Amino acid sequence: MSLLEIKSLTQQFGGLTAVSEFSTRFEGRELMGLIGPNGAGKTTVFNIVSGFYKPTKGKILFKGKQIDGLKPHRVTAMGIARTFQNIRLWHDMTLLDNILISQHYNLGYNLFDLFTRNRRYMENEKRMTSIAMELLEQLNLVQFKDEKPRNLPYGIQRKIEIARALSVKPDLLLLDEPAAGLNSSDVQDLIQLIRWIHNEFDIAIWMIEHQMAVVMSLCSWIQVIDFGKTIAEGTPDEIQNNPDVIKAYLGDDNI
Ligand SMILES: Nc1ncnc2c1ncn2[C@@H]1O[C@H](COP(=O)(O)OP(=O)(O)OP(=O)(O)O)[C@@H](O)[C@H]1O
Repeated sequence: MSLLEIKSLTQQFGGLTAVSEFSTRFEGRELMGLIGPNGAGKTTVFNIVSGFYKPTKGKILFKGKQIDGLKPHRVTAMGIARTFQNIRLWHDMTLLDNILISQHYNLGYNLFDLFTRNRRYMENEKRMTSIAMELLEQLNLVQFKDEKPRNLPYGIQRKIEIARALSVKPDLLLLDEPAAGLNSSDVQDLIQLIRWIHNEFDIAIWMIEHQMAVVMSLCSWIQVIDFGKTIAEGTPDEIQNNPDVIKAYLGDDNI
């Protein structure tokens, strides 16, 4: 059984077809890339997979179960976590609380648990704090645990967002433009971090990224979309030399 199977996904917004008949498959723990020019439909694909949009058409199977149309927290609970193009953190909470809160949400406490702080609640709290602290140690973030994200450099904020996504122990991690806004030394750190996460956590990673150096050095398979349609897929070498891809990025005049 494939980890993720997407069949003929289509998303329309009024008269605009943002994604058209998009299909892909993760057999296991691959690290794959989704690239394409601005407005090609990449984030829309991630928004559908993570439950933010219900597709107009198509089917998504995750570990054999249909997930298209499920609410985001249900998708997360099934094992898909994501980061966003524009970092989304709670800037008035500490780094540690940012990580704990996403686990809370995932646990689905009821009001009774919260008010009574019963044994179930206390045990979960302990377990979640230990998971969060272990992650912070693994990602070299412990020194910032009591800081608020707004006071930290952008590169660290990116890392916090990734740590938060990992804290729910996903089988598939979606990274939406993780290198956006990073300087070149942070980009090198990010490449190493993603490679390390892929090996250490043994998870599948699907990445949208405009910085070709990042995609080409990390991904074993890359899919390219333009105007919502897949125009190419293959290994980094195949993609770099594909005339349709070059045309989509540079236009006819530059070839
Ligand atoms: N909620 C929405 N309502 C209407 N149109 C939308 C919505 N979300 C995306 N679109 C449109 O769908 C198209 C694809 O957008 P999307 O954000 O998926 O592209 P992208 O490939 O991620 O682009 P970028 O690389 O610039 O982030 C665009 O024309 C965008 O304006």
